[in-house]
Amino acid sequence: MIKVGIVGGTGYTGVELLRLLAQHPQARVEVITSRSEEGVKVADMYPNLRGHYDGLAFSVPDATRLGECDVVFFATPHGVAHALAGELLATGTRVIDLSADFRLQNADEWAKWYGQPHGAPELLPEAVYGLPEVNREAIKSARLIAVPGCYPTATQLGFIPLLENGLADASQLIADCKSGVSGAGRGAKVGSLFCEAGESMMAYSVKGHRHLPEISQGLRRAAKGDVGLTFVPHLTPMIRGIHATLYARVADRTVDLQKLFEERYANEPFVDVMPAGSHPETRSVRGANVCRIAVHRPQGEDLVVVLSVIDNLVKGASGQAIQNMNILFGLEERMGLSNVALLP
Ligand SMILES: NC(=O)C1=CN([C@@H]2O[C@H](COP(=O)(O)OP(=O)(O)OC[C@H]3O[C@@H](n4cnc5c(N)ncnc54)[C@H](OP(=O)(O)O)[C@@H]3O)[C@@H](O)[C@H]2O)C=CC1
Ligand SMILES: CC(=O)N[C@@H](CCC(=O)OP(=O)(O)O)C(=O)O
Repeated sequence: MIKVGIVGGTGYTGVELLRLLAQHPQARVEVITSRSEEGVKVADMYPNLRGHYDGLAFSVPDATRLGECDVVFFATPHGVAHALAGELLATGTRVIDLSADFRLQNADEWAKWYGQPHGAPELLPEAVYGLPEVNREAIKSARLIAVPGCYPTATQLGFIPLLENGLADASQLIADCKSGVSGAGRGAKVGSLFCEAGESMMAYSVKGHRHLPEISQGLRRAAKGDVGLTFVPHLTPMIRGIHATLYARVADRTVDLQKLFEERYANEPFVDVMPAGSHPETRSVRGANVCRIAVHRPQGEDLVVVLSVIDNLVKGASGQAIQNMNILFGLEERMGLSNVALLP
């Protein structure tokens, strides 16, 4: 049994880790932290978990207790893993960070986008970007894994087959992305109130969102060169889900794009290339650790449109984190994870 610790157990990604790990045959949550709910039993706060975590209560983050775990997930705002990861790694505990703390390889770039100095630049060289579809081998031997963000997961998986094969004009990529409100976390914010976000839709951070450097970093790697990306996120009136509509110029009209995508993801358990002409819906991935993709070429155009959907809390965060844990501990990658969504 893998002994698991979770820092930030009361937030949306923390409770999603608990929900998914409740079904995991090889992992047991031993420590779950919250500064605000110390002493409260998990099942008293989350009745959906009754019968799974009897006796487990929230405790304040404590490096000694966390250091007794085999792996610690950080489901916390940025900056928290910076402060604790080094100490845990020194005790032999592996760290899987759902926040953005170790996603960017350049500490100065991180500081620019996150508005504070990077708290652990000495750990960056060993941090592995936890997108299994591109980094599976490195994940196997990692000590510190940076789980990709939600927009970056949907966007990279959609663009990668075009860029890896040098088919798209990498200087003109557009990612038009929509997110459910749970992407903003559980903390009370006026913009997340039902009266504000419940029946309305808006673009935000058009001038530059902190996921832009993360996505660009991943796409540069796929393209083996510079990329020019326009990324516009939107807040939409749904609870879960990311819908990415991706645009790329592909001059070669002879290439069979459907075949290209199917072959790229043929061995990927959590990427589903849908039949030609499909329009994936966010509800087809709700609660599931899967990215569903469809590729389109509008008639007579150089333009290719890729549609990519995930559940931000599952393939966009906690499910992907568990997928990383499975790879890291040599378990079957699908263990405890499902690609079956909750409909309606
Ligand atoms: N929501 C999403 O769709 C996604 C989120 N992420 C990332 O995952 C991380 C968690 O997101 P989410 O679950 O939405 O966030 P929430 O705001 O819902 O939860 C944050 C959690 O962190 C704890 N926490 C806050 N500050 C500290 C601190 N200084 N030290 C220790 N614990 C702290 C909180 O508990 P308490 O205050 O009780 O200690 C709470 O449990 C973030 O970095 C986010 O960017 C990544 C992908 C998708
Ligand atoms: C709808 C919404 O607000 N989404 C968040 C992104 C989701 C997220 O948590 O991203 P990180 O993991 O990189 O922090 C945002 O735009 O900031």
